Amino acid sequence: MQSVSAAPVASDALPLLTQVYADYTAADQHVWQLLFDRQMALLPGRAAEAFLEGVRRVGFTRDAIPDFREVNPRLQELTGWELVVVPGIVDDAVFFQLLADRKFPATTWLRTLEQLDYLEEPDMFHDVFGHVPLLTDAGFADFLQKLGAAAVHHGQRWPGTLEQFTRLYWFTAEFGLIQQPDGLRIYGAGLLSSHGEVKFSLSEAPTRLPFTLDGVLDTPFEKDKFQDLYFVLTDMQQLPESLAQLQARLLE
Ligand SMILES: C[C@H](O)[C@H](O)[C@H]1CNc2nc(N)[nH]c(=O)c2N1
Ligand SMILES: N[C@@H](Cc1ccccc1)C(=O)O
Ligand SMILES: [Fe+2]
Repeated sequence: MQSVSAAPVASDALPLLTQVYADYTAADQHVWQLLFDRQMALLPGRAAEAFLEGVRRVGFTRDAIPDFREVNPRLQELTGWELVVVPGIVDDAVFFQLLADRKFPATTWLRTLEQLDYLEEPDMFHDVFGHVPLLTDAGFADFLQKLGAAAVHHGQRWPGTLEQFTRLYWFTAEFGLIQQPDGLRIYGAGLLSSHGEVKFSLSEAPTRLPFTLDGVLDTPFEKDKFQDLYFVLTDMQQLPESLAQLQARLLE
């Protein structure tokens, strides 16, 4: 089992870590297999086509926890992105700087059998299974890089603006839904890695609103429970458009 650290890591203290693949136990591999099987049985018809296509493109299987030494060359070739290992949540400024550099922070520890349905903080299943497939999509990968660069640019000058980028990230990359021609689908990684919240987000229980930049910027969020509100895109193009709109406003 790999180690866990709960406190946020600051920019000058980002440790150089690697995924020590040999440290994964048979129990870890079993948890991956269970998680992978459960999600892949649930997600067709519920996840966005771009995500399902990404799972195929990156080559994740039930057979083994992804080895970052294999994932990274593949991602690099497809969209220029790579995973970098972090111990846990990194602070927002560091997080956005990594995105700006086309580096996605990933933990290497895995949830236990008792936490299969939902976890309050990201683990490797979330970071890797949830995020990497869409990072193989050129349009989405580009959006995240630009979001990171814009957050760094504005956040350095006006730290108060960082929260706006955090909300845009949260309600899209983490908890976004999209109305495809054939139905309501999930593209947010925080949903895709959670069996419980996949079902909840598409059920009658939560509020779903059409995605607008103003709606997102006006909505605070909580990190450690199911969201009570989700924003629904009609087209992935709304992502770069909303980012451009936010940047234009901040320059006014
Ligand atoms: C930007 C936003 O606050 C978001 O929750 C960030 C914060 N720090 C993180 N740190 C890690 N390791 N992984 C993440 O997904 C995030 N998300
Ligand atoms: N709830 C997610 C993990 C997560 C927590 C907080 C933010 C984003 C993701 C899961 O179970 O996979
Ligand atoms: Fe995430």
